[in-house]
Amino acid sequence: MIEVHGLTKRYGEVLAVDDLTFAVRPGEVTGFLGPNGAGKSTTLRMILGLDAATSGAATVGGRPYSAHPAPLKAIGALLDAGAVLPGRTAYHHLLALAAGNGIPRGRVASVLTEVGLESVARRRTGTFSLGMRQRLGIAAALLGDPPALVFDEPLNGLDPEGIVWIRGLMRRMAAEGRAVLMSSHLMSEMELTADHLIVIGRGRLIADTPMETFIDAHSSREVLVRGPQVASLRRILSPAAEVRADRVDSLVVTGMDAAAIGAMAAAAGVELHELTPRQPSLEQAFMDLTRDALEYHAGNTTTNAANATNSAQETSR
Ligand SMILES: Nc1ncnc2c1ncn2[C@@H]1O[C@H](COP(=O)(O)OP(=O)(O)OP(=O)(O)O)[C@@H](O)[C@H]1O
Repeated sequence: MIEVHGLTKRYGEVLAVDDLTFAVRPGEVTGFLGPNGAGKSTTLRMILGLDAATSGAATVGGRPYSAHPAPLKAIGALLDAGAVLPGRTAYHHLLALAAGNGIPRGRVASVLTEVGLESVARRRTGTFSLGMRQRLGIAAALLGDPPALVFDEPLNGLDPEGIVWIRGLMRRMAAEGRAVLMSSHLMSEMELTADHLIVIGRGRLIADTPMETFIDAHSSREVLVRGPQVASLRRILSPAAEVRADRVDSLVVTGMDAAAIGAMAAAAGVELHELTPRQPSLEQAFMDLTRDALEYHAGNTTTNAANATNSAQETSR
């Protein structure tokens, strides 16, 4: 179990993480979501002892990360796949990690096979593609066979086959009883992979709920309406529902069900070619919920300027 209590991180003027409390339970994949700059990476870094909290605490299996004698056996993590020595081979990179954590060397070959890198194990990591580095980072996370796993944007650089593979891996890790925490901006993939969601915005907790509950609670029901008389349809439906253009011959209607839309169109003699209730998606629910918390909001020049300054400070550190 990964637990976070009142976790707070301040970088000068920037309150990156603001009094966060949540738990990542074993046996589930927990998705960690939030707009750019919401504080996800900072939170993960504090869980992994890479950044000190300004206040509050994060524990893994009841202890802070630094109190584990062999941390890789307590929690595996993929944060920055680029953080490997380019001159080392994949095999030696993992061997060094294993040695430092009292992990038998036989595990190195097992995890290399698990992530599909066995054929390039003796190549220097500097020659690896982004996807290969991502797989190596995952191999390192699995090395200590830990009961908790943390992945920050694990899908970066992976091809479609790699993305499907990650989904299967996360599901399997959770099914084995591990606590899995994963951040990603790919909502469709998150929807397929995670059981539970933790959503943050501007460093604060916005939601901590099962996936289905989240989607149901935060998305509006939409109906796709298609026909040759779009303008007439819009005129009929607009007073009663929210209507927006979709394709040239279709509209998306919110606030009215398909039966009511069909009845109104029929009463007005307007021909319909399609009337499809849309499944609410995680993407839609996430956008609706976090609209106010978006740090990099298109058109919000004040916020963008403020963040540009923050980013400049970040890079100059
Ligand atoms: N080392 C640092 N120094 C100063 N500010 C920082 C530092 N690291 C993060 N921040 C700021 O803290 C806030 C949270 O950043 P963080 O990287 O945790 O967000 P995130 O949710 O991971 O974003 P993204 O989705 O873009 O990766 C941002 O405003 C960021 O600029």
